[in-house]
Amino acid sequence: DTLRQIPGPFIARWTPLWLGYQAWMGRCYLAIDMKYGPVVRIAPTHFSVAHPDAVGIVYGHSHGGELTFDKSQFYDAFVAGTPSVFSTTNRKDHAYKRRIVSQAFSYRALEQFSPFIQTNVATFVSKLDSMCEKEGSIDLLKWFNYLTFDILSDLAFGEPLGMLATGTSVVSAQQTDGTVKKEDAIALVDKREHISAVLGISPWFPWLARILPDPFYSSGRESATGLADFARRNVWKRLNSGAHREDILGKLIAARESEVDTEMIKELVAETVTLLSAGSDTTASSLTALIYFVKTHPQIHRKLTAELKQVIDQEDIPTHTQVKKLEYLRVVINEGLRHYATMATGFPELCLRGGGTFFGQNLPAGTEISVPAFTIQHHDSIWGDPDVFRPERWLESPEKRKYLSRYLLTFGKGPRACVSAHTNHIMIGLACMETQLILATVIHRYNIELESDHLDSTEGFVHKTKHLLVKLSRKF
Ligand code: HEM
Repeated sequence: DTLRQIPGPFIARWTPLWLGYQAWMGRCYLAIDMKYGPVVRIAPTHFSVAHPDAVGIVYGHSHGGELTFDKSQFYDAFVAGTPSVFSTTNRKDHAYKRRIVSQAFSYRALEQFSPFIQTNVATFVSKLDSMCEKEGSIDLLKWFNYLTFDILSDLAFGEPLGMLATGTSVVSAQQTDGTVKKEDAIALVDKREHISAVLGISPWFPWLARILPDPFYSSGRESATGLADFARRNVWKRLNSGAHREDILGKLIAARESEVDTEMIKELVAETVTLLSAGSDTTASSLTALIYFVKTHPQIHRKLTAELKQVIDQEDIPTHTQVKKLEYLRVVINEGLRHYATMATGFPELCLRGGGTFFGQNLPAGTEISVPAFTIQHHDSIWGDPDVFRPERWLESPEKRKYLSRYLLTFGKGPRACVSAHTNHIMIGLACMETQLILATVIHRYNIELESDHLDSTEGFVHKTKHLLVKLSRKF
């Protein structure tokens, strides 16, 4: 074993169970820290490399160097029927799917989505307005989730799931036999993501899961099926209506240039499940963390409020055009995403071809490598004062900002980076658009009183906040 000298938890050398247990407990990113040094063996053939230089090598665009990486079989656990742009591990298949999905995320497409987003934000605001000054606290995470799920379903299925309107994540869906089934859509996404993040760790975990009586596994499997069924029903409903709408689903259908057949339905279901899970709780958790950071730093809060006041009239809900160029808002978001790390864990990549030398180690082909995002985003040598929430670090100079952006892994890097955010200048894309608009709206409109002095979070695949209890009142 040429890799024997690499440090790490003793048991992880022999079995993937150590890593599986950490994932199950929702704390992978905390367990894979710098305790053992930058290169850690976290499973028999999986290494975590917390070194700034590893980012470009593992997630870069280079396909011709000595070492080539591609997404590992970890992502098979995220496949819903057929692989999506996110879960496919085949490079050619990814290029095809990415070309199609990218058409739904072009700059022009985003402008067309803007009215849908704005309408959902208006519903969100009217709900929060009605809760202001009332007894009891409001869980902002819950309402951010309702909003981001409604936006995503509006864009991916043709209509919002109606969580904002009903004030619940339990949605009704018509079955093929005409009966109506009630499902908690947020819980489905949550469970599916968590179980996938555990099962993906080893090819034999799914087999083990089938024989284990633990309800975590069985309910996780049910969630995966439930979510795919849910997406299928919505895609069918949309196709049967024959309506054309300038939304994500409309663009995915148009980009295929073929007749509707079973293969196409399967692909549409896979993509819409991906988009619903990739785009909703990620954005909601990021927003929750951002509100928390801004509110716990009064000076930053004041500065941001002053910037927003310059472009938004007192009672108004801002438009994205008004807020998209606000410099301080941008760097507050950059810094919040860095500090919180919505994707905190490392995305596993597989070392392809004949392997090669990597950080002094001879890696055989088939070795999995990941670069832990949270650790990189808190690496002393890059950030200097990583534990301080300091948006100003992004304003020191354009060169510094470019340098820091290289190590902001919140949206991934390279060919598999998020479709909804430009990675070097992160304020372009659907996720950025939503985050800018919603953060600006809430900070501008409400007095927010935090009910807790800390932010609870856990990790599925995404690093999620658990809740954010606040008291709200209108400023104007
Ligand atoms: C703040 C919100 C978001 C964060 C932090 C985030 C983060 C990420 C990250 C880190 C990846 C790479 C994951 C990996 O390599 O395993 C990714 C991929 C992806 N994200 Fe996002 N995302 C966000 C919002 C969205 C939204 C709004 C959408 C679309 C509706 C979206 C769609 C996707 C897709 C389709 C991929 C797969 C891309 C590919 O493999 O080519 N994400 N996202």
